[in-house]
Amino acid sequence: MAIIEVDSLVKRYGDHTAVNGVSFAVEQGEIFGILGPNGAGKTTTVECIEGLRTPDGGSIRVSGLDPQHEDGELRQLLGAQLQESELPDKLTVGEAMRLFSSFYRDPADWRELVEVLNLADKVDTQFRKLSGGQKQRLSIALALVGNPRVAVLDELTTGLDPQARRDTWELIEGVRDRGVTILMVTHFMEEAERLCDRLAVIDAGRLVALDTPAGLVARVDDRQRIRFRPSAPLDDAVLTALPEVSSVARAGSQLVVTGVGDLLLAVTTVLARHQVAAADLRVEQTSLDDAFVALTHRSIDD
Ligand SMILES: Nc1ncnc2c1ncn2[C@@H]1O[C@H](COP(=O)(O)OP(=O)(O)OP(=O)(O)O)[C@@H](O)[C@H]1O
Repeated sequence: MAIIEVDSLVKRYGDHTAVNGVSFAVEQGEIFGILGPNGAGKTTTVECIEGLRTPDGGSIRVSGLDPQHEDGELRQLLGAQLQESELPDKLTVGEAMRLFSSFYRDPADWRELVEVLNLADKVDTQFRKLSGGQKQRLSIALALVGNPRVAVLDELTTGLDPQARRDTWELIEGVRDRGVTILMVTHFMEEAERLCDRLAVIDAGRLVALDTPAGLVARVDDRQRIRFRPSAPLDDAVLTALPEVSSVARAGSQLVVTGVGDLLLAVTTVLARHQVAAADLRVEQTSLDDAFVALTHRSIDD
């Protein structure tokens, strides 16, 4: 059953259309990711869902509620992660948790939450004295303190080191296991691949794909990449002449050949014919990164 339904959402800032007819439905209990390059309209989309922005077109329902007109009810079932700047420096972890619990009819036990989020020994610590990872965990705890049915997490692990990022992923899986539906915005392919049941890829305000991470990869699955160092100079044309090869690029002393079909056999056969050996040869699988580039025609970092 869908808990969030977004239908033909449009949002403009002046004459710039930031979200241009986006539709998707988030099923209850899933981790749903919104992935896209900078400025794609991800944050605008989730802010419309949270009732923080007024759409210019389309409709949104969260558990049947219209975020524009039923904001009070929506607050009770939707937990949103705060931006770091939104908490006063001198507020302690315990004070923040108590304050936020008081906003809800049926709050979670905040002491249990700080325990789960590994912040129990920081209850009396001021916000400004927390590390980046601790601040992030506090913002997740605050998003969950109202016992929400849906948690919206925007750029969950930006700025965290790899270990803290992995710990946060585990935590989010634990939250999902407690029955909370999670809508998250992310820039990180690894995060999207590891955490999300399904992904909406948004580019320039439009939905370009909606699938499981594996489903997205499968769309471009016929592309393969081979890397090697040729033992002797080799004219690219020898490789690009092969019907299996779609492109040849150079990365330092390496050749990177992308193509389809029986690419490895075709390339090694032509190398042998030219008496060129291929050192350090690697065949690379299509990744979510490749799928993203194929779908949006650009890299996530552009
Ligand atoms: N308050 C605003 N006023 C005017 N333009 C805005 C405003 N907020 C966002 N935009 C513009 O709308 C577009 C979409 O922005 P949005 O923040 O939704 O993208 P995003 O995909 O979340 O990007 P990022 O990954 O960089 O956060 C961008 O071109 C942005 O510059």
